[in-house]
Amino acid sequence: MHQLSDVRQRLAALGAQPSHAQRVLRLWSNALPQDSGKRALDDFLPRRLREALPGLTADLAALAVLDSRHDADDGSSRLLVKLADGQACESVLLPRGGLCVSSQIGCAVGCRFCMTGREGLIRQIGSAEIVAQVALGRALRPVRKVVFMGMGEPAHNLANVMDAIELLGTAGGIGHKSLVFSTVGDERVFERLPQGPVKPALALSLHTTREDLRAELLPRAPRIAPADLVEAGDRYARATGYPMQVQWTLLEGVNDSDEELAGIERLLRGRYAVLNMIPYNSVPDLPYRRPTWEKAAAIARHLHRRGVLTKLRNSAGQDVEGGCGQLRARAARPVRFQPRTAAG
Ligand SMILES: C[S@@+](CC[C@H](N)C(=O)[O-])C[C@H]1O[C@@H](n2cnc3c(N)ncnc32)[C@H](O)[C@@H]1O
Ligand code: SF4
Repeated sequence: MHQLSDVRQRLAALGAQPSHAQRVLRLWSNALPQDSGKRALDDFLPRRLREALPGLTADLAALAVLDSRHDADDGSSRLLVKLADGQACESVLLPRGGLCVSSQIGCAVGCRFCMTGREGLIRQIGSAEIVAQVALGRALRPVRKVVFMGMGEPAHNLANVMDAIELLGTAGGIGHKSLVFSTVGDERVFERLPQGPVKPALALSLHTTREDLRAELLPRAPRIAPADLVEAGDRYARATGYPMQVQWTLLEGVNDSDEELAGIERLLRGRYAVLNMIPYNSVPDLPYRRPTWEKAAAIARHLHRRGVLTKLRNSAGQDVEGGCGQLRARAARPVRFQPRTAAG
């Protein structure tokens, strides 16, 4: 039952009308106890469904189970989540009501600096398993924002991710721009995202403005020129009314050169975009280093002065067991630079 379609089929087999099904899905995805909706359930659900509900709820709760939890000083909390077949993925509860979820076990893109990319793709995470990560997070803390920045490339599991996003943006009660689809960029994403009833915000993992370097760092990402990626992201951002987030994992001596800064200015100035600079979090046995905080701050200040709205993510709390520091980076509090001249 790891897809939402399985859950819906089971509800339909129990005689649930679409509105009943939506009600049950709302209780589940909001992690509301069954009795919090008791009156509504009693009033509206057919008896057969009411009787089956405890069993169904138990099955939904078993989709994603908390295996371990590691709290960090910055208020984030990394959750190791066990799925029903024994596979494990990560979710991170972020400060201020955010939750970072995984879309795949492993990832086929193989970015050179990413822990997840090292193991290749193991399996897709089902749409119900994605919503179950949110329900699990909500059982621990309120969640108002969901970012797809955990394990996996959402573009490679597009149907499941969009199914989950559409449920979270409706029954799940999460604002559309608080659902953040993070991707290395893929034509299918730019086609699919504008079509749905729930349009998530877009985070584009760019990392470099140089086509050759991007092919080296993100070996199995689609070969789309950085300028074309930014153009497509900008179009989507203007259509939705919320800015594109451009993700830049800052690697010392790799993508922090003057040439790159000039490239960023050329690509992003005047765009409806925010540049998120995230100093690299170390992964065991990889040769990369993060620049000093002073250097990263100087880069962000420079770009800001040149009209590129830049946020430097403070990556405190990257001391995570298992080397999954990249997830911690999402917990970071953005450091803003003055004057705040928004690009565009
Ligand atoms: C883990 S990916 C998942 C979403 C999607 N696959 C993507 O790349 O956008 C989320 C973000 O984490 C970043 N990231 C991966 N490894 C990192 C590391 N070692 N340090 C800092 N950020 C990292 C990626 O570059 C990406 O922007
Ligand atoms: S950064 Fe994203 S796309 Fe790249 S390997 Fe990691 S999860 Fe996959």
